[in-house]
Amino acid sequence: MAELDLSKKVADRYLKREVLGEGTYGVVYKAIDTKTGQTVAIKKIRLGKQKEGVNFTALREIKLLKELKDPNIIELIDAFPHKGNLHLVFEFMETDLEAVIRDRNIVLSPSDIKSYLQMTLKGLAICHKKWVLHRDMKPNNLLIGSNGQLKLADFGLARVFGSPDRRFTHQVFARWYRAPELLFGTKQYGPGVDVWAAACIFAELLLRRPFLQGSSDIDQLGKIFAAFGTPSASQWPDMIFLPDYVEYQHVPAPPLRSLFPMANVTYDPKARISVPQALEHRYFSSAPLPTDPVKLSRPAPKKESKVSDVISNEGPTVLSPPRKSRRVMPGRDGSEGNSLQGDKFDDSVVSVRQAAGDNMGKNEPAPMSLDFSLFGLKPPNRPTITSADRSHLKRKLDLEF
Ligand SMILES: Nc1ncnc2c1ncn2[C@@H]1O[C@H](COP(=O)(O)OP(=O)(O)OP(=O)(O)O)[C@@H](O)[C@H]1O
Repeated sequence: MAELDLSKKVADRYLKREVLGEGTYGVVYKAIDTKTGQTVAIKKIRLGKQKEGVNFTALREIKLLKELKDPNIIELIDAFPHKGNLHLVFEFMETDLEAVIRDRNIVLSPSDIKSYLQMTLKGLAICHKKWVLHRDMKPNNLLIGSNGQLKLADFGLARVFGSPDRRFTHQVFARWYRAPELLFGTKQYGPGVDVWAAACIFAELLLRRPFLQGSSDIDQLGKIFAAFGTPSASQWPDMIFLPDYVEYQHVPAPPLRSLFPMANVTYDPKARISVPQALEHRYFSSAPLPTDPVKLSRPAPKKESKVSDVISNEGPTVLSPPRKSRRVMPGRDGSEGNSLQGDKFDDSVVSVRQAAGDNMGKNEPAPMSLDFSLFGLKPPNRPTITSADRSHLKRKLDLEF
């Protein structure tokens, strides 16, 4: 493969090394930044076959991501088009949270879990403050550096390059972290989708396995409702108006405290705790305090294990074709190929409140004071970038091409 040629320089600056893996948007490889001597990870995003190519808005948003500098957000060092691909250059990270969770040699103490959750929320807080949603939070997108710092990766890529196509097999695990409003097809959604995912990751840190392993979107909702009870109209008034809403058989809320003694869950996206509120919770300020990141154990080599070995086939049965009033029976097997498949985002959420000791310190539901609805809008088609545009864009956007 020409791409692996060790002597190959990209954009006169980066010396390519080995391929690290392939994700939703393309291949990621290790490289050396000859300008700084730093090891970097370059994500090569395929654009050649896309009709739209890189559009101006995408580049503008990349510039925004470049400005998101924070200890808990992976640094986007550079971005440039090269041979029909867009290259995003990130700081190189040693491992990720998925590898930590799967490594049976690592003991995760309550303090360690608190530390990982705190770093995740801190990263999210900065992004939400800048009006950027992640939309694809999962343990393997939470990268960990040599100093133990956890950093959010792939932030905003879903918005820039479109939502990942869930039909690809390597994407199925993302479903496990999706908020119910997304699964019900909401068109408008807010930072609550990332809060939901963070709560699932919190549960996964405690359980050492993914908490809600749905095998389809319908099944995912069935698993959520089986865990927290089917939401009533009073708990989540807007639910029945969501585009892909289907009626689920009523399941009473089990005593969640038997599963997570420190957790409290409510159904209503508008009532879901915000990231800053979660960070203020006394869970983080009470003993045992979060572990200092440098003291966190890390897996020795780069991860090999993936969550594919733990996927569950249990799921609900769809008893009638996918329709608005379809009834789904959680707890039985079956159910693939329905209208909830694909990648639709909506705006309701189950309110997951991780609480320590009581029902989440600041207990009153916090209505969203910001209008995040713009995040749900798909950008219209725009002119694409050709090589002739590059110098103009460089001036306009201050990106290094
Ligand atoms: N900054 C980085 N430093 C080191 N390795 C990285 C970095 N970014 C990505 N990788 C590695 O490259 C591989 C592909 O990553 P990528 O983020 O494209 O996809 P993914 O997270 O595996 O899947 P998905 O696209 O579904 O999120 C993974 O093995 C990932 O750990």
